[in-house]
Amino acid sequence: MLVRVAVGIILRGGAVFIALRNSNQHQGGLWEFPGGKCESSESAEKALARELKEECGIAVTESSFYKTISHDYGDKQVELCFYKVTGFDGEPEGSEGQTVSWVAISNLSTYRFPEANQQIVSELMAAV
Ligand SMILES: Nc1nc2c([nH]c(=O)n2[C@@H]2O[C@H](COP(=O)(O)OP(=O)(O)OP(=O)(O)O)[C@@H](O)[C@H]2O)c(=O)[nH]1
Ligand SMILES: [Mg+2]
Repeated sequence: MLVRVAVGIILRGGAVFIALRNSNQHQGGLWEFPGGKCESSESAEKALARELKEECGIAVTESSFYKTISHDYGDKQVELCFYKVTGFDGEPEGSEGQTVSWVAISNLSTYRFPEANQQIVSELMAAV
């Protein structure tokens, strides 16, 4: 099963907004950058805006494509389209009851992320 996912790296002043995946979800108990699956024939950009509205309550006003990471978890193959989100209306929150946090990019390595995110975490930290 291959799933296309739009993911937002929500940035503000040296910090990034992350969320804890529910224990009953795929890769549960690990932190994530908010986002979700693209619907069939939906562009990744549209999916990003929709998912960040649903999950965090923000309206994206400025974003740029960062990169795509493909990863095989064995039970699931994902194609993650990462966007840096640098402008948004509203204050990000956990709209679906998920635990969320603004964390300094320099501290990002102290949070456990899914395997597919490791490269992104390293790159963000190296750029600080
Ligand atoms: N949102 C998000 N998903 C990630 C990240 N890294 C990563 O491997 N994934 C994987 O991407 C897949 C889809 O993401 P998702 O579970 O957020 O999808 P969704 O919001 O549509 O959820 P739903 O199935 O509850 O409707 C999951 O298998 C998840 O494990 C990440 O940083 N953010
Ligand atoms: Mg999601």
